[in-house]
Amino acid sequence: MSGKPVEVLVYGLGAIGSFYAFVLRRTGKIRLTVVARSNYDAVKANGIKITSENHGEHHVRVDRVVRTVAEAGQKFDYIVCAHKAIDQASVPSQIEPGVDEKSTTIVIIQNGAGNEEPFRVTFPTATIISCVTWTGARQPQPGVVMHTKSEDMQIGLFPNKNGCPAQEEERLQRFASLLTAGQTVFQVVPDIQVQRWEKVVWNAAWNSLTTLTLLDTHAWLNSSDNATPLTRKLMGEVIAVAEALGVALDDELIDRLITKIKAMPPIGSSMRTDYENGKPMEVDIILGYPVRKGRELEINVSTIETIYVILTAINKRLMAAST
Ligand SMILES: NC(=O)C1=CN([C@@H]2O[C@H](COP(=O)(O)OP(=O)(O)OC[C@H]3O[C@@H](n4cnc5c(N)ncnc54)[C@H](OP(=O)(O)O)[C@@H]3O)[C@@H](O)[C@H]2O)C=CC1
Ligand SMILES: CC(C)(CO)C(=O)C(=O)O
Repeated sequence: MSGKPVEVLVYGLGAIGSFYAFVLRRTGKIRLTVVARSNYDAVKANGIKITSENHGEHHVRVDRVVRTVAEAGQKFDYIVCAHKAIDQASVPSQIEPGVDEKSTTIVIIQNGAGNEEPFRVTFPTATIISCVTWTGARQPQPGVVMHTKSEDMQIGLFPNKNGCPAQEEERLQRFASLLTAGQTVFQVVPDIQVQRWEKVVWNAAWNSLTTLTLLDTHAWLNSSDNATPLTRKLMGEVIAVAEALGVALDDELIDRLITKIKAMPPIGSSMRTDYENGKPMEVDIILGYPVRKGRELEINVSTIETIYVILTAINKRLMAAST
């Protein structure tokens, strides 16, 4: 390693956190600390094993495995948050011991909308990079990650109105240079909210419908003549909310996403997998945020509201059973 290593903390070391830990680690330019929970023992003993259809088999050496950010006892250049967005408001205080607002960049790699807001409230002046990933990965055993061929990510700033744009851009480009050196597929985009909301339209439809029906996407679409119109209506409501918030989406996205899913092999979704594993699902960040914004803006969100309320009840049952 030449020069001072970039200090990187990965918070939320599941499938996606481990995949991007692998990407960043293989640059040879970082010192990697991870906060692990259920996979702490496995990762502490063996690091991370990753089998990727694109990158082959790798053993990722982790410099430090900790249970909490406070235990690390240091500040970081980048804190990559790839935890499930279940209780997003509780996380900024968890990472706070590792944040120096003048120098730490917070990187969020999650599905959902509004993910950045709790971080901005706690860290009004920190640089925040928001990422939308289409990478497909799972962690079948603690510390063992399987990555499919799906690999793509869009990254961009969640701008700090009071910050220095040149400094924020420099931090974004520095992170991008690590992703390039780590040989992953990604693009830097000018307004990440467009990609974030496009993905929310996708997730609000496929994650909800595959979870509620326990069908895959194609079986759902073929289930009756009403399935495609309902899917389109649901997507249309999320798009209307995004448009009212000033995010540049339009209804042609519906055709694009329907065409995209039909060209893919049938899939379930991370929400359905969480449901099947009895784990809390990302209902609020994927559906609750658009529903709340829709109500505030007096937009008809009756379809997503119905689905949101039902999934919230199912989530409550899962959470009660898992505590
Ligand atoms: N997997 C995929 O293919 C894709 C996932 N995504 C998104 O990426 C994000 C991460 O998903 P994924 O990696 O699949 O999820 P996983 O369930 O594989 O991993 C989540 C990890 O975060 C940890 N975690 C959860 N909540 C907290 C918390 N509050 N504090 C600290 N750690 C926490 C979990 O620990 P523990 O095990 O102890 O619960 C687990 O290690 C999600 O937003 C998801 O929607 C997006 C595209 C594809
Ligand atoms: C992996 C992918 C892209 C599939 O829709 C996803 O985002 C999810 O399941 O949550």
